[in-house]
Amino acid sequence: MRIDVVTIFPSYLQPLREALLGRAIDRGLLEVAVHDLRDWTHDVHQAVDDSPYGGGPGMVMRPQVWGEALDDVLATPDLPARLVVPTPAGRPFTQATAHAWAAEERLVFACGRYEGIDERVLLDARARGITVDEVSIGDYVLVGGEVAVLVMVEAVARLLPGVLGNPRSAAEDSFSDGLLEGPSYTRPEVWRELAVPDVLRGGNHAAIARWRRDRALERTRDRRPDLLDALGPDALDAADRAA
Ligand SMILES: N#Cc1c(-c2ccc3ccn(Cc4ccc(CN5CCOCC5)cc4)c3c2)n[nH]c1N
Repeated sequence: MRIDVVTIFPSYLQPLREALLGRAIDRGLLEVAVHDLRDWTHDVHQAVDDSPYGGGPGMVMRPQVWGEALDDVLATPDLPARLVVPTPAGRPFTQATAHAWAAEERLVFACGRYEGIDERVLLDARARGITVDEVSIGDYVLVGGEVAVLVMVEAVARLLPGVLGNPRSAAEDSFSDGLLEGPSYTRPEVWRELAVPDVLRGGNHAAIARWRRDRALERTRDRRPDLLDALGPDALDAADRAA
């Protein structure tokens, strides 16, 4: 997969080159290119924003600069791209989104700042046949799109074959069965007088699976009842309902 990110703060995306994702890049599983939006300005001040028509707080990012940048970055007809625009007004980015995007050959992320990007940039891209996804990573307000891109790239990249050391990890993700995952434990067996639950040390795999499912149901009921509601009527068996 090829990922391009256009931003006025390229250094914000440096974490993508660290640790697991950095190793995936080094191993050629992922290609990441970060572009400085200001490279497409032509004025001495390298202006990327201007006042909003109709008034209102803050500034809006200029269409001319974004238009030229995306013309160049998206100019790869042999590699169809999906343009992703993080925004507080976007559709929710979920694990299902991450799985769908993990099948894409190329993702181009446009990181806005200020109050966002002039709407005509997205209209123009769609008019040219480019798939444009306006997405939000959560119901809180950030200062720009860069942090959201870090979140989304990590969520997508970890699903790519070979990126995670243990492929079962992605298959057994939280949300993969619609539930939150339960608690995890490692050595020592007792720590600050707190013991690992006996069932996990007993070696009875069926009992361990049941215990983990029960803890996942308990945690999901407590923290994310909306996920339970979203599960179909057949998702929970009698043992689940008894848990
Ligand atoms: N993904 C994601 C995000 C973002 C996100 C993503 C991209 C950009 C680009 C600029 N910003 C700042 C910004 C703040 C507030 C507003 C709304 N304004 C409307 C008029 O009244 C003032 C407020 C718009 C833009 C961004 C924020 N925030 N939260 C998420 N989950």
